[in-house]
Parts: sequence; C-alpha cells; structure tokens
Amino acid sequence: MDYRNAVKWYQWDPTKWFIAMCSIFGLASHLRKFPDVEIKRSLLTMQLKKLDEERERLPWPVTSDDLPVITWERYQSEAQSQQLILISGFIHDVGQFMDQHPGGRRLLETHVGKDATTAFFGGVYDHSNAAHNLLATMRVGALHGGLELVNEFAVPPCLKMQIVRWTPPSPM
Ligand code: HEM
Repeated sequence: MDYRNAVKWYQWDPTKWFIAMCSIFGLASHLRKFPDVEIKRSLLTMQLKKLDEERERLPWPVTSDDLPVITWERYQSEAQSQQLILISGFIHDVGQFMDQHPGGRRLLETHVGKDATTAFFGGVYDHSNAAHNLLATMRVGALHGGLELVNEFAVPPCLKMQIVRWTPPSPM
C-alpha cells in the first residue's frame, strides 16, 4: 500500500509520518512507494492544469480560421473610414493603438490602407516579439490571397510552409 500522500517528506501528512516512524521501529513492514515517474507525471499534470487556467484568463488573438476573408478592394474601401493596416496577410484595426505606438502616430497613419509588412519587419523598424504579439491581438480580417497583387506563384506570408514529396517527371 502507498503511504505517501504528500510527495515530499516535509509536507503535512501526519499519517505518512506515523507510518514512517513505525517502519523505523520495526512496527510496519512491506511499505511500498509509488513509482517516481508516476509522481512526476501527476505533478506535471497539475502544473499544466494551472497553466491552462491562467491561459483562459488572458485574451488571445482570434485564430485565422475565425477571421473573415476580405478582398483587397474591400480593404481599401473599409480603410477610408477605419484605421486598418495590412501586415503579413492580416488586416489589423490600429485605431485604439495609434496614440500608444512608440514609433509615433504618424508612421501608422501613413500606412493605413497599405501593405506595411516590409516596414513592420525591418524595412523601417524591426519590431520585437512583444510587438508581434500585440499586433496579432489587432487582427480583424485575412486578406484574400494574402497580397495586393496575387500571381500564381506568390505564396502569401500567412500560409505555413508545407513539405511535399517531389516526384520527377517520367521520361517521354
Ligand atoms: C499596428 C502595427 C504596429 C504595432 C503593434 C507596433 C508596435 C510597436 C512597439 C511595441 C514598438 C516598441 C519597440 C518594440 O517592442 O519593438 C514599436 C516601435 C517602433 N515602431 Fe511600431 N508597431 C506597428 C507598426 C509600425 C509601422 C507600420 C512602422 C513603420 C512604418 C513602425 C515603426 C516603428 C518604429 C520606428 C519604432 C521605434 C520607435 C523608437 O524606438 O523610437 N511600427 N512599434
């Protein structure tokens, strides 16, 4: 039978201490310990549960599956009345952020209705990971095709790279 309820010897568990004392004085025998790996598994499960609970409390960006797909033309017309900026194939509403931008309101204003991907990724300033995370919280749509002009070979930045097996063409 397992006599460890608390996993560390110093944790409050009078029954465990009592049984351990009995064993020292020869009053209890054949005590079995739960395998360490099981204890570690349980500890990790509890830690993951706590992390999950904390994650639930935070606001997270809308995933690309839940965003409306918007054409370039519609993006242009919506950007007349809202402060929308395209970065990496996603349309962001930067209205609330304009006055908080460390790089200034002006830089954002000049990119409303445009593709600011290059500017955001180092063309003007290479933003930190925190800035990337902040940006993701402002997503309101995904641009159809990912780019202003889509040609048949263009890969929109929002698409994940896929590895495919290449089969050489069979000789004629
Ligand atoms: C909506 C999208 C954007 C977000 C969320 C954003 C966020 C930020 C943040 C958090 C910083 C502080 C430094 C850092 O953490 O990297 C920053 C700095 C900066 N950003 Fe942006 N940014 C955006 C768009 C842009 C665009 C489009 C440009 C350029 C055209 C730009 C230019 C700059 C510059 C120049 C700085 C440096 C300011 C300084 O250190 O004096 N940002 N931005």
